[in-house]
Amino acid sequence: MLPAVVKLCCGISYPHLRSMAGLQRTAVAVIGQEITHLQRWRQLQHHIGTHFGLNYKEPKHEDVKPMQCTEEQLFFTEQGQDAMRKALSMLEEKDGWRVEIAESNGDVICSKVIPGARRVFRLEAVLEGSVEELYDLLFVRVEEMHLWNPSIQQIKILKQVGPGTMVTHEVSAETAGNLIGQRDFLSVRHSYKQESRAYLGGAAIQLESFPPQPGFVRAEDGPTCIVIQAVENDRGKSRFTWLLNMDVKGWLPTSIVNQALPRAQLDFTRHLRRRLAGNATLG
Ligand SMILES: CC(C)CCC[C@@H](C)[C@H]1CC[C@H]2[C@@H]3CC=C4C[C@@H](O)CC[C@]4(C)[C@H]3CC[C@]12C
Repeated sequence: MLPAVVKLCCGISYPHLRSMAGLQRTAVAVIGQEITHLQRWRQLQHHIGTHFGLNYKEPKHEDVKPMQCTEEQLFFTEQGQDAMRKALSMLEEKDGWRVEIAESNGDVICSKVIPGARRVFRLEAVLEGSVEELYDLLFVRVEEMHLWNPSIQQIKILKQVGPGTMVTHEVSAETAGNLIGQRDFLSVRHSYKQESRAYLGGAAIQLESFPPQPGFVRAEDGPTCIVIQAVENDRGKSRFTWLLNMDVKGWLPTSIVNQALPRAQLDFTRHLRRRLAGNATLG
């Protein structure tokens, strides 16, 4: 219905648009982008709904991007959404996963080679935390992650692009067990939260204003995503699914990288569990 109305309006206004100039023209272009954007949102929501068996509810108005958007905001939001869409479709692929690690506590990591790309890792775990709590720890308070996760040296939000999207710079820690060494990442992170689930997507981006730092190897994370779903009869617990898709860069044998990545996922989950239990400082 909406597209039909828009087309009709475009038809009626075409002669006027042709005679427009300057700011008026820019305004019309922005409205056009906004409409395309709304359509993308719908597609993404449909996608999430179909493939994760969601009872998808129309987002509240503030969940949809506000009308006054700069081109930069649109750019980052679209990159974030795109990453999330790509990562979700990787997670959906049913075939070709091989079990890498199955822990006695039920955590499982599977991996799969994405045609024409690298091996990606999918961790599945049940955590003792609500969707809200996990969203808060992993997205809202992402800058505090180094306080409970020794694999991370620092995370900085460089740009907050609306409530659900941000540009971040991450530096991994130089820890003894880390065969890969320290890396830094520049990413766009995008989230979408409903009452009983949350999606955190992300991908590496390049910004002239933030080139790789001397002395650091810049790795590329993503398209990646984390899906957090409330456990049916126990809202205090969540199903945690994390697709790790990382190009660590540098000169390293693939076999070393493919051992280190699932290990990094297990470490991350261990620290997250400890944080949820409230004793992050006990070492
Ligand atoms: C093996 C070496 C190279 C890297 C080890 C550290 C890895 C596991 C760290 C470094 C940066 C980290 C990411 C930094 C930021 C976020 C955004 C947040 O919303 C979800 C977690 C997520 C996605 C982290 C996942 C773990 C991560 C990828």
